Amino acid sequence: MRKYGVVDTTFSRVDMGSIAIKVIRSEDPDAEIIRYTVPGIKDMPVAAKRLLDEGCDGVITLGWVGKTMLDKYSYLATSIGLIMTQILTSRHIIDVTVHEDEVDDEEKLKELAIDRTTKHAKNLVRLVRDGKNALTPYAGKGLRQGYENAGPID
Ligand SMILES: Cc1nc2c(=O)[nH]c(=O)nc-2n(C[C@H](O)[C@H](O)[C@H](O)CO)c1C
Repeated sequence: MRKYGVVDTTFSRVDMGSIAIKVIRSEDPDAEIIRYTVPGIKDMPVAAKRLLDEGCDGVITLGWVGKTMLDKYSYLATSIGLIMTQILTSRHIIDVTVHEDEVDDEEKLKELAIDRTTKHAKNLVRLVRDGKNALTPYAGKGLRQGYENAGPID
């Protein structure tokens, strides 16, 4: 049976973990989902690794990056950790990140977080359940997560 990992943080200002679980459950109803909540983004690589070690086929991480330079450096470190974990485990970790300064308006930030989480949770299911060509029909289509799609250049 397929197993998905969901890693989220208490730092985040939107409960993206619950959204991701709802989407994965509706896309792949028979799958098992394991949630692991950590304090902040720098704690996510080891959480993702532990879920993969426990048998998850893929993981989605849901990070929230604050507005300061220190927050941004923390994300850079996190991103490197997540990429290293993917290479070491040969498993996908879909790194969903909301940067608090992407938009000024809090309602819009929440909408962005929901949209990005939803679209990437679907991407994770496609990659894990359907394999490496599942996204090929969408290649070059200028898809965006958190925003309107940019669309292809004809
Ligand atoms: C500076 C900083 N910024 C963020 C952030 O923008 N987002 C986030 O989720 N967590 C941040 N943290 C906390 C660290 O990721 C981590 O939780 C602590 O250093 C404890 O290991 C820190 C320390």
